[in-house]
Amino acid sequence: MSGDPTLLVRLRLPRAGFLLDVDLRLPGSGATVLFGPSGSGKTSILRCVAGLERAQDARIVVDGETWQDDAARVFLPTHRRALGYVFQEASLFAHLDVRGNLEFGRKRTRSPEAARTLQDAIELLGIGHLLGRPVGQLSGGERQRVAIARALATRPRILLLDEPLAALDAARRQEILPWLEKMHTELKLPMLYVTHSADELARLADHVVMLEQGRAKAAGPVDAVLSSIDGPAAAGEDAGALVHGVVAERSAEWQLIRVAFDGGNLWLRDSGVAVGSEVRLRILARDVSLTTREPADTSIQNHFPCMLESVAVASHPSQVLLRVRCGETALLARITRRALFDLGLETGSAAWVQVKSVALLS
Ligand SMILES: Nc1ncnc2c1ncn2[C@@H]1O[C@H](COP(=O)(O)OP(=O)(O)OP(=O)(O)O)[C@@H](O)[C@H]1O
Repeated sequence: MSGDPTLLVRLRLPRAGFLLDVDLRLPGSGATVLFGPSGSGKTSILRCVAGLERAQDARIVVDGETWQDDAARVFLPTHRRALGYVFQEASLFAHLDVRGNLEFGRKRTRSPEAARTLQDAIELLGIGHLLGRPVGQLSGGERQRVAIARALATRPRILLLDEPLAALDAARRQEILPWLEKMHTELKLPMLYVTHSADELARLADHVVMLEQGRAKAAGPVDAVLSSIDGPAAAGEDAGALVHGVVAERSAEWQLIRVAFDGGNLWLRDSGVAVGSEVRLRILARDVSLTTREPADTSIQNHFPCMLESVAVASHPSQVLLRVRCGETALLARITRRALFDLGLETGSAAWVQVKSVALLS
């Protein structure tokens, strides 16, 4: 597990159909995504961290401060926990304008830096032009940005976000995601982010906890969890790896950009990202194939050498899921069991991967 282990969440809580039972040591900065199907206990964990629900046998430590420790009979009420909570639907005060809503949040803290913090939050979320607007005249995405700024203005030690994009349509979601990414890049603040969207997971997470029926089925840095072939992320159509790279070159002639990563280069459609930008790419297992020799005369131009690291049976027995290593980067490939047999590949074999499609996430 990476990062400072300054966020501890241990709790047990009986739910309708199961016992929520987790013991998480999470990094003290960056975004930890709680990911899992509906009803797996994600919101319940946030509510316990916030002190809105009282778990048993719990120990919750945030930024070195104990918020709950049942063994020591410590339980801080919600108002004494320095947290920002952002819900699915922004709960703004309808009788106040945007400025009034932001000031309301700020009144909870009397610190001398509070005005600066509020100004920083306004700039970070890009809502300076909305300050005099009645909240009834905001779009869904703008409402959420105001709600997040209001949470940040209280100078929290942790930000809890419960499916903050789920109530928005696809276009609004795409509009607000870059603001969340910016916040994530610029703030040291730890965030617990609940979602069941694979796209939000891939774009925002540093760390991930995969929940199922109240248990953490996998937890760790997002790259490692997504490229594991036997974890819960490997099941299903959208199994795939995350690749971190840098835009190294732009070809005006072909309208392509070259992303260099530790293990090779990928040419992608030019979406206007500046040369030098750090980007995240998502490569689905179903878009990766293998060859034993360097491919030639193929329309799939993204190919590079790799080493076969491990093999698992995929959800259908005709198929296998392979984890291959290209430099420091792990990719997943899903091919038929027969293809694996015909190619004569086994763990440790050198091969070539061909990548048919890549999604640029940021
Ligand atoms: N107060 C409660 N008492 C008992 N069970 C509850 C209570 N609140 C929720 N539950 C149940 O606990 C389970 C977990 O709910 P929770 O809201 O934490 O899941 P979730 O993963 O956040 O789901 P979703 O993605 O749908 O929001 C669900 O089965 C839910 O019906």
